[in-house]
Amino acid sequence: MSEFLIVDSVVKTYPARRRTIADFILRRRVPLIYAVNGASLKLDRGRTLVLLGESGSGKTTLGRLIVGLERPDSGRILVDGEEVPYVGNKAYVNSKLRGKLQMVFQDPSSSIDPFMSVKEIVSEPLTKLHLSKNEVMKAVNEALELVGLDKSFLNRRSSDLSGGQRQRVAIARAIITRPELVVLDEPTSALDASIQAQILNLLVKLQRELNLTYVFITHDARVAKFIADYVAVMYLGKVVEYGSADDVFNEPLHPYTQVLLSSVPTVGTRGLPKTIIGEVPSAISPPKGCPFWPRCPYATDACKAVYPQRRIIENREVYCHIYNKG
Ligand SMILES: Nc1ncnc2c1ncn2[C@@H]1O[C@H](COP(=O)(O)OP(=O)(O)OP(=O)(O)O)[C@@H](O)[C@H]1O
Repeated sequence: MSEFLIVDSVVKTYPARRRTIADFILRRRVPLIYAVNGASLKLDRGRTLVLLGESGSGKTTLGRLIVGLERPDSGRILVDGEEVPYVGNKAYVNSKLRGKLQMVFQDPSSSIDPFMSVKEIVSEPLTKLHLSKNEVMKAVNEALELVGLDKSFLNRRSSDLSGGQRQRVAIARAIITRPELVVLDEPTSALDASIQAQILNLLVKLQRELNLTYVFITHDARVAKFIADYVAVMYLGKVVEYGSADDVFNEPLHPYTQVLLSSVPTVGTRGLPKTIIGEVPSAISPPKGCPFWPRCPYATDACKAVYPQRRIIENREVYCHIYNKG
């Protein structure tokens, strides 16, 4: 695989709570949430990587790190050979990657001001680029056309649009800078099934026309199956399995992937456990060893003691002691 996107051993923590005066006086450390805990991935240009996992597995945090909306505590993220700058850093302004990385969120109404017109929303990423009015209008019209909205939408307010139209506007805003990589965070999960399919098809069309690379975040294995070239299954901040969508869906190797995908039709379910026992452990003090062991039917003493090393099995990366035997 060539390496347009490289995520290398990335860790991102957040304080689990605000530091109190008592913490300060007692010199007590605030516990940390390990949102992303040592994730590594690679992706070709023009392909779609799905980050798949339950709520709280670190998908959104990893997506935000990839576009520079968050800064990793350690590890590196490279796009096209350049280290992704944090958007709050001065270096961002002069970076080759400025405008080349965009993110689309699940619920456009939370990321879009309902009182702004479509024209204002879509042109927003161009505001600091010193373009003429004509150039901005040309770019807005092109972006709207690409997402299937005509000029009659230009002056409509986002609050007057349907969910599907609002998501098209959010996508137009993301592509107006002609990005190379777009992180799509559950872009269809707030939509009805028929609209969901339209937006997924639109994303596929745009990827082809604009040679976009996608990191697509979802907890929905069916959506993942539709859109993915590659799948990274995340659990408690870690990538537990990573491979081509065909491989991962046809023969999931990690016990967690097996359970996660066992509800999806056509997935091989030979001898697989059908349900996951218990709850996702806390990301504040993740269990020692493999984070999945408290819920894994195959857990052994080794799983409780040490995090499994990466094993490559027929082009697939998997982190599970089952495959470390022998
Ligand atoms: N800004 C933040 N401050 C504190 N904790 C955070 C912050 N952002 C994420 N977290 C925590 O990090 C962990 C991973 O969250 P994240 O949103 O990345 O997971 P996710 O897989 O995208 O889940 P969801 O689908 O629910 O958004 C969770 O425990 C979450 O509570």
